Amino acid sequence: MQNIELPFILEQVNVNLGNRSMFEELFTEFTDRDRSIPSNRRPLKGVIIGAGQVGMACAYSMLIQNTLDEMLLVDVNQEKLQGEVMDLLHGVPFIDPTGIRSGTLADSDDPDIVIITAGAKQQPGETRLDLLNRNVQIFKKLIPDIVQYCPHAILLLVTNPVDIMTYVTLKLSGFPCNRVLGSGTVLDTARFRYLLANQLKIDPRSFHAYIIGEHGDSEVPVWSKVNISGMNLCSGGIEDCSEADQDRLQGIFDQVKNAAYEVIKRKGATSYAIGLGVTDIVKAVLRNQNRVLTVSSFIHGINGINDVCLSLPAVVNREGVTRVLDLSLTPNEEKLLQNSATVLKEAIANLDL
Ligand SMILES: NC(=O)c1ccc[n+]([C@@H]2O[C@H](COP(=O)([O-])OP(=O)(O)OC[C@H]3O[C@@H](n4cnc5c(N)ncnc54)[C@H](O)[C@@H]3O)[C@@H](O)[C@H]2O)c1
Ligand SMILES: C[C@H](O)C(=O)O
Repeated sequence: MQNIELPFILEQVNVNLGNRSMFEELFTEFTDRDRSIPSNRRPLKGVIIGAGQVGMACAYSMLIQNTLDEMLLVDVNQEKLQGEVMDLLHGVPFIDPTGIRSGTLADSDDPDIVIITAGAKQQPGETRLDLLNRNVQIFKKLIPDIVQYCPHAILLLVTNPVDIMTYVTLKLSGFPCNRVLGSGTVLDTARFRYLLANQLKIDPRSFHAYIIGEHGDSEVPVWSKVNISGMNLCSGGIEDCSEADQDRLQGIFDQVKNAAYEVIKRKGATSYAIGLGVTDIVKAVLRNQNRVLTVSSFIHGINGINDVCLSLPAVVNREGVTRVLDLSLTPNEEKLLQNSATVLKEAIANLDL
């Protein structure tokens, strides 16, 4: 490991510069030993691009869940980046150690995963799709650098509109489809489970419930597959329920769909929940978990949908996305999913890639 942050630390503990080389040696020995990486495996390395609200929530969540051995943070705003990394480093004594550095992509040293959170975020009232042109311009410069410096990495997109940024990254990088995925509706699925669980007084982890399609206004709740211990909430979709229940369920979905608008109106950004969701995805990849997650990935030939990235339940492991599950949707759910794909494809058609 290169101790890029060592000068900061030396300054802060007021070490006599005359002792620097001895200190450097001890520091390297301490961090390598203390991280206790077994000699038969290489360290798990991740890069987070964008040290804003989302990037830092991802970094913090991954740190406290001991997800990576080495974390590099990259941002165009150098001053903020250094401040954020210093703040994280001061917390290292409280956790299982992770090597934390700030730098550029050129410092990335063949990472396993690159998490992209860089770019514009919604202002109150803006949709995710409104960010598209601003973020595509950023990606046209950023993705070639990622390809150059991180040629073997899995790319995890978080920047919005995440499905289209996943598609844009796939096209600009030329990476195989399995290695480019977006956080997609992982967050919406969590919001859905949380709200259902809250109504029914059951732990959200005991729910099978999915939001699919666009991470955005055209997303689709799969009511026909919501179940607890195999017991369906409504086997034929929401239309199957009594009118009173339909209203209640529609109300829950409206809260899911509008959740980001409500949070952004109050605090300017969403961050903690996506930080936890990204950590779940990173762990699924690096620990080869074969988790089924509603990540966004390239869809071709499922439910009549072709050449677009959107979310369906998919198997996530060390290779990235290895299988997309073909849900048997009700005709209405399939129509809504196809509409979501059309919304995304129309936005893609206007891009000059
Ligand atoms: N997919 C999801 O579920 C989800 C959830 C929340 C937010 N988001 C999205 O994540 C993105 C970031 O949101 P935020 O709240 O962190 O915004 P932010 O403004 O706090 O941070 C963005 C950071 O990106 C940096 N940046 C810009 N261009 C860069 C470049 N070329 N290289 C490196 N860094 C660069 C900026 O300096 C800034 O620090 C937004 O697009 C937002 O909509 C997605
Ligand atoms: C803004 C972001 O996409 C969210 O859903 O929280």
